[in-house]
Amino acid sequence: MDPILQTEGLTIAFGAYTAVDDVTLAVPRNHFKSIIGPNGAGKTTFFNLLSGQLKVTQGTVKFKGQDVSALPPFARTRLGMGRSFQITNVFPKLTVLENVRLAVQSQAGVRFHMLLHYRSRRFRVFEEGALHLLDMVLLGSRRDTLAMHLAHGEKRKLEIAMLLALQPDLLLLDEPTAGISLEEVPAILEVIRRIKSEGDRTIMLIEHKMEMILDLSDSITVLFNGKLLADGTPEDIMNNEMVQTAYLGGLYDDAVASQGHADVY
Ligand SMILES: Nc1ncnc2c1ncn2[C@@H]1O[C@H](COP(=O)(O)OP(=O)(O)OP(=O)(O)O)[C@@H](O)[C@H]1O
Repeated sequence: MDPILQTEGLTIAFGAYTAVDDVTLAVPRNHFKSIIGPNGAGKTTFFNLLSGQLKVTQGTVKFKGQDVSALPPFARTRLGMGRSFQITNVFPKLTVLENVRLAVQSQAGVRFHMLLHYRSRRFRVFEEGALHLLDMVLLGSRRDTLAMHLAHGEKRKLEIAMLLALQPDLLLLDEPTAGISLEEVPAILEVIRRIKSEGDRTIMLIEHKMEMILDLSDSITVLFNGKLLADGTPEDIMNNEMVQTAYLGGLYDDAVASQGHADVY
């Protein structure tokens, strides 16, 4: 089967600095790929090139066989690419359920009927879809809580539910555990595990938590100084001498320790 995503010589330069440098990669459908690398390796910039937030300097991004390199982010979203921070319309004064229902409605093209009658059949269909998503992200018990009262990790789960409402075939998750408390990390891991176990979408994950990456990934790509240093199964990567020396060894630990990511592996 053709890969869902392919990059060919993907490159972006900011002035004289090349942040992503000639990255060629193919991601199969329904695959789970993690992107790792020290701070500043180019991981988020790579995602920005995939989702269209940044324009490529050179190279191409193909999604479902189509060259999307010149398409704006919304067009890539429409084709089935979902990126977490694209959710800008979390309404703080609406409940968790209302937020997700509106996202489900919006995906169905019912954008301007916020006041659908709650007894109508369409309303119930949207609400059932939203409840399913809330169960999936372990927020069922918080359905009636106002979004503004959620803890940080719960907000992250709400964002993931709203992203899933868009029914993306490719999900780009950029450090979903960043900034949340340690106690909330296992729940986020469980949510991602559940999404993966549905088996019907491709997931790309940027994370610093190695135990999470090893738990979830079918394959791991290592970026270093903007270049693709290695790409393979978790076992390949953990046993790769170049990765050990350049990244999992001293260099990486120093880099992350200075940024406060002490939990690398
Ligand atoms: N818009 C920009 N203009 C100039 N430089 C940029 C821009 N965006 C990113 N960079 C630089 O590109 C490099 C890669 O940054 P990026 O955020 O992609 O790294 P990262 O691997 O995601 O790091 P982290 O793990 O800390 O999130 C950094 O040196 C950053 O300063």
